[in-house]
Amino acid sequence: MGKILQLNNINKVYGTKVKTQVLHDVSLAFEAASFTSIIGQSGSGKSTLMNIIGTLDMPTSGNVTIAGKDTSAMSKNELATLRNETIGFIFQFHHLLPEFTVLENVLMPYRIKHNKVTDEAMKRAEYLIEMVGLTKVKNNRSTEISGGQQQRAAIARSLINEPKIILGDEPTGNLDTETTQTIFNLLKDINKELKTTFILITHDKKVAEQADRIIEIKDGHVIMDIPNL
Ligand SMILES: Nc1ncnc2c1ncn2[C@@H]1O[C@H](COP(=O)(O)OP(=O)(O)OP(=O)(O)O)[C@@H](O)[C@H]1O
Repeated sequence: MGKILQLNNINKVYGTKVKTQVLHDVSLAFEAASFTSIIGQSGSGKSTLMNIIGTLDMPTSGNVTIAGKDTSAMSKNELATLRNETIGFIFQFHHLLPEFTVLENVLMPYRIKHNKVTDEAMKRAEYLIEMVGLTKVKNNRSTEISGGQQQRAAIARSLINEPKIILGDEPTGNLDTETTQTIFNLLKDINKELKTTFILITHDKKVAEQADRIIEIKDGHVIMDIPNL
């Protein structure tokens, strides 16, 4: 399989008067269908790196190539299109819409992208909901299910537009150990079944060790990058 994502000599500096360099010459390549964890202490630069990988933030220098396309010269609109078509995001806080049901929430990115919901999209939503084990509560409002179920709904939602890459910033951060494990197993199943590339930030070493590759960031430097055999 080829490289789905490449970071070349990424530097990130925040501030104009007082400058803080948060990332130092980070170069990383990710194979399609790989499963990677990124670990590091609070403030080490993980979220900054993830935002740059996801094109939500721009590096100060260096470039990001996604699915063979160099993103550095793209306009905001081009970036938004590439992002919508290629990347799914899972955050610690799921941002589900409270007035809508699980099914409606899962379908929302599709509806936004296509302005309609086809029978095929509906079938895919039902399939993803089944995959994350929420069929019984698919017509419940998102406020009427547990925290773990909400996070699973957010995972199904992140997959509705068939992204090649899923980026997770502490996707299990506010869940108990057992629910964390269930969700992690689910992500691994999705990785195997749908060949989705996963890059997950986690502060939990036990969780990180289940990935196929572990990258550690310290003070904005990659200090460890090992295959987890
Ligand atoms: N918008 C910003 N402006 C200035 N400094 C920032 C900004 N965002 C982050 N930083 C600084 O960059 C450094 C890295 O932050 P980042 O959020 O990437 O770390 P992190 O490893 O994700 O931390 P955590 O695990 O606590 O979320 C920190 O020192 C932070 O204060």
